[in-house]
Amino acid sequence: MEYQIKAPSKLQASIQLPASKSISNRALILHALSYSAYDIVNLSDCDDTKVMVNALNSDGRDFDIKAAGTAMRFLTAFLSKIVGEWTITGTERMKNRPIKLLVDALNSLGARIEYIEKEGYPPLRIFGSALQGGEISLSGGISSQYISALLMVAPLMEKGLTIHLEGNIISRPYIQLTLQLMEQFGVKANWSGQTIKVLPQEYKPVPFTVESDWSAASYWYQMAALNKDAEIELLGLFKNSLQGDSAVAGLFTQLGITTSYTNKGVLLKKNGNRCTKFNHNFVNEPDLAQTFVVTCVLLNVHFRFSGLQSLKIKETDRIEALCNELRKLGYLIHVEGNSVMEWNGERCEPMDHPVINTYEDHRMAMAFAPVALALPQGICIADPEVVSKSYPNFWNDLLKAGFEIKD
Ligand SMILES: O=C(O)C1=C[C@@H](OP(=O)(O)O)[C@@H](O)[C@H](O)C1
Ligand SMILES: C=C(OP(=O)(O)O)C(=O)O
Repeated sequence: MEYQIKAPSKLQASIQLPASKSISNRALILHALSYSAYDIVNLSDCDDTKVMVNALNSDGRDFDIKAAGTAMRFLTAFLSKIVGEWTITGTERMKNRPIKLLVDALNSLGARIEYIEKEGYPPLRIFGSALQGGEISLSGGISSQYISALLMVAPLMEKGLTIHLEGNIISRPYIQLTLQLMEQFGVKANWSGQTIKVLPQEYKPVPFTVESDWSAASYWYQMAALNKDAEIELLGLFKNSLQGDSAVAGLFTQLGITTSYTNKGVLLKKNGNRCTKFNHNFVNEPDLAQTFVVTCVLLNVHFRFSGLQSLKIKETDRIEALCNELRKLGYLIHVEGNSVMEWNGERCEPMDHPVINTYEDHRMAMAFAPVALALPQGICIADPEVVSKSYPNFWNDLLKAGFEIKD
């Protein structure tokens, strides 16, 4: 399937954003570990959360978490402390997203996890038992999800857990998010320098409400920046958010968008001020990178974005996907090593009727849909259903905002 998307001339909308999948998937693990009888309020209905709910409520032993990185990593740690024999698998892409560091760490803490197919990758066979815990060293530079997964089960290990993080720590706000949510469920940890320590403790059941998703908000910031005239209200966001991607509000001031906070969420307004060169290190907000790369080229804002090393092992190789699809629109992006993308206005001949491929990546579809605002003929997006990974209502929300969508 393909969607042909055309933009309205004036963008005026009030959007109920989806709930954060990062918070939802942590809350589900912490809810289970605290044997909570409370309902989680405003749980996401996205694919990545559904697979987690299904696994946690299942009577079976074999779980398919499809494309959900958080579910794969968090459940691997969770299942290794539940007595029984389990298998966990996912999509073909998931079978190529590395998990060795987490498996090695869990095995050294008393778990028994084996690879069913390829060494270092899902699917896994997990023999769950009590975990002794102790002290480990772990690279902080591949995926913070390994660290979050270990931390959430750490208080239930016999000796607790001390993690010495080695090297550069990527996606740090997601580790902070994990520790903050653990604290809401009654567990304290200590993070000092490169070391995080969690003593044996019990989780306490608490009522819990999930915030709206700041990563999803980024596409609405992008639309506001790309349209001449925009007034957008995004509901369910807070200024003091637990999510690192709330940095999007500050970052978009450089692209001419100001944010004001109301008691219901945020209002986006254009202020017309825009930088000419945008330099930023995305190591703390990797999920925002696609939004900014696409927005900047369309606004002719040159950029140098670093800290992108984790993009290669996400839903697709996002660096390659961005370069391929932007070339169709006439933009040539320069890639340096595996962590920098730079653009100083280099152009090529654009295709007459480009179709943007989405590579089974929700963020490719959502970051390219706003291109409709910049091209008179609109834009065509292939396999648009991918958005359900994190934002199932994305296309309905675009219709609500006045976009025309034809398949
Ligand atoms: O813990 C989380 O909820 C996430 C952590 C990040 O992954 P990495 O730590 O692999 O960068 C992020 O990209 C992902 O969308 C969600
Ligand atoms: C990278 C992402 O998800 P995950 O790693 O959890 O599959 C994402 O949502 O952008």
